[in-house]
Amino acid sequence: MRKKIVAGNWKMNLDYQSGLSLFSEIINMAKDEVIGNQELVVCSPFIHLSSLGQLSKNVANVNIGAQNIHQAESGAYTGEISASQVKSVGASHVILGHSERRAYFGETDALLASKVDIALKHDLTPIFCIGETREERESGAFFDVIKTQLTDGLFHLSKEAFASVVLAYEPVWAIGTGLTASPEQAQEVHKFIREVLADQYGQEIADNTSILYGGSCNPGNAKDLFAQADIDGGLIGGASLKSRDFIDIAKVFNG
Ligand SMILES: O=C[C@H](O)COP(=O)(O)O
Repeated sequence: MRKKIVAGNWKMNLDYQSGLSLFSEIINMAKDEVIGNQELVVCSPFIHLSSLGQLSKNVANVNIGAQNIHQAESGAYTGEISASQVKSVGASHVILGHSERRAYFGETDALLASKVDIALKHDLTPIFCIGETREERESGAFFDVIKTQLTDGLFHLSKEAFASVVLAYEPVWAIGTGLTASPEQAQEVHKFIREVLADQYGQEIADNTSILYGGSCNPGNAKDLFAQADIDGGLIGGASLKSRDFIDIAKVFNG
């Protein structure tokens, strides 16, 4: 049975105190209301991570993650943060390959492949994002785009290493736009991703890989999206900034 995961991506939002308040609300609500086996992951800006690590120490179903790491072990990379640094304050996950990193920071599949390697080396679970732009959807090229992102970013990994990766399908045209992929559109791509994984690593790995959906997911549409056979949770942007919404999305998996 693959893991159900609801991950929040706070992006570049919230000052230090607001982040701590939001996270405290999330863990209190999670303790009372999240009663299934689903895992919550909050991916905050770096400034919050250490404190969130302390707050979540004894909370079984809430983990924390970074939104980026550098690909090198350490060294003269002014302004960057390493995998071992985020690991040392309690992060268990890191988002890699988000379309905003690809588009605004020029992150290529080759660079992302090296970030995946350093994350896994330091026992951080990559939440690896893939997804097509509006033009790629409209031209019908999206299956090829997604297959290339998987191949070039991840398929250098051994089967054993790949088993630690979580995927997130995020159609770029649905991110922060209020335009959600329909459950059927999302399911079509998630099923395709699982088929590509089965070809590369075999059916068992394909069946055990959690594939999250991201893109304007909210409490109103999460239920229908997560009811799809190949959708194992969500990577939530805007709605993860409101504790009530984030928890309500997570509660879809309460059963
Ligand atoms: O990482 C999260 C995604 O970019 C989705 O963001 P959104 O829920 O605000 O559309």
